[in-house]
Amino acid sequence: MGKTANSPGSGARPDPVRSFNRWKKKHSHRQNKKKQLRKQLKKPEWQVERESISRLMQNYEKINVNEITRFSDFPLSKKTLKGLQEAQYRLVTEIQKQTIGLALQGKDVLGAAKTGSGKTLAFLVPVLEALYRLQWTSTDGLGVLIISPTRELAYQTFEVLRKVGKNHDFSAGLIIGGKDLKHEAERINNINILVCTPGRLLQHMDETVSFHATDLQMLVLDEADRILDMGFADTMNAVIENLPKKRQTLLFSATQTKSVKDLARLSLKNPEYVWVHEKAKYSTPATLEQNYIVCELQQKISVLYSFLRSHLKKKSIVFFSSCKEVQYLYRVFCRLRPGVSILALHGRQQQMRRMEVYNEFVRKRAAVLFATDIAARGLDFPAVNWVLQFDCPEDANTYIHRAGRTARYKEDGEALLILLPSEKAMVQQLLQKKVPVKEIKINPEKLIDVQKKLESILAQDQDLKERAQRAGVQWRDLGSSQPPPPGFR
Ligand SMILES: Nc1ncnc2c1ncn2[C@@H]1O[C@H](COP(=O)(O)OP(=O)(O)OP(=O)(O)O)[C@@H](O)[C@H]1O
Repeated sequence: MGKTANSPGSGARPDPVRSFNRWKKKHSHRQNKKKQLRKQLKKPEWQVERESISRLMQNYEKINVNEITRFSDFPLSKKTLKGLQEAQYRLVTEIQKQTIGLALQGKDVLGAAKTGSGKTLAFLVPVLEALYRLQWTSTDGLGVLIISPTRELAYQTFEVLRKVGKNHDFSAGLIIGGKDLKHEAERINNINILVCTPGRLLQHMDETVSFHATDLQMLVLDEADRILDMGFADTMNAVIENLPKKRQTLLFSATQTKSVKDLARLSLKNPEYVWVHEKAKYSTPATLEQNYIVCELQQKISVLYSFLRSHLKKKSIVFFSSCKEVQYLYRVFCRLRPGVSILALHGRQQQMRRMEVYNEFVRKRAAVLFATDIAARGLDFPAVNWVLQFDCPEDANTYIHRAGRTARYKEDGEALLILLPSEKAMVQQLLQKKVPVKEIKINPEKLIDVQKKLESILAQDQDLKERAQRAGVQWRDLGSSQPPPPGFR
């Protein structure tokens, strides 16, 4: 192609009129920007914020789920986006993609998705945005209530809230019991976002004169089915009666039961029902490998010991059915010394100890946590390789939540369920709930029999022997006439 008159290398000088016009355009653009900035600077901060809020809100109706892959694709405040980015959250998960937009639009949402799929941020992001939109300040009182079934889950949610909401100015508080009610009562009035357990909340509603929720904007029920299973149905009804009718409600869980539908009827208005894995082949994460073994009662402790011996470098959680059993077997295993550090978490511990154990297990790379079902729901311990269910769970939903403490977000994990011959019916329940469990056999060559060792430990340790009896464990040689406790049926 030949050169044109003004093309580089043609030797001709650039047209001075065109150059001047170009400069003039750029100059006036710069001046305009400066003028705008000066104008903005003159405006009070709240007004600048109000304008950016109204721009965000105009975009709410335009949210197209199919075009969302990142948090920044949602019309979110800079403060929330910065918090998310600083915590390394950029791409959205499916439940976040499908529910955040609906919640921003002010709809009530009933969200269900597999364990470890990111439900916490699916409600925390709308929580932050709801108060940001209203330019809520610490003097405005309680704006959002988040109810969790257990203290540990409430604590964990509170920590995530602090992390992603750190650029906002609202105050957040954790009210979970185990602390002085008076001390909590003094602080409760200055809290904008309250994360709490149901019993403690009701106690404040009843006893703390200054506590009121008249301006509440949003209610979040996390793991709602568990809140109800734990016998809090009446408490929840009483709490909901104390809340203003005009509010937004979000309800999340990995499993839904009929009682949740009852609660939803009571607390949600024309909810959007989002069940992202409804059509999935399995109800548990695809990266979770699940097996079960059937063994005799007398073999159980040897099976657990052998398992721990062959997984010394792993992080595992072992679920038991009662606090007494955890207390007893924790002591037994500390004496048996399998070679990996063992921690215990159950509801009979002091609150401080519960928190210490929780944080210690979060930090450890290899360890075993003996726990009751207080650790079954929602807890997000990093990098757990194995979940063992030493006792048959109450039902398939409990199984799903326990096993879901591993294989979270995009990680792998393995789950092993130990069943007595009389408990084999659980397998059918699990298969019906779309849980793919396979039977594996105990390898007799790998089984280390610790029965003799256990007998000698018990013979030397009267306290432990009494604990065994209290736990109702029927050992052949203890000759106990008590009926076996749950889990040793
Ligand atoms: N968008 C995201 N990007 C990266 N990691 C994420 C994202 N969302 C959540 N996660 C991480 O995934 C893990 C599981 O999230 P979360 O605890 O919210 O799951 P969940 O669905 O509530 O699980 P459960 O049903 O067991 O309560 C957490 O470690 C969290 O930090």
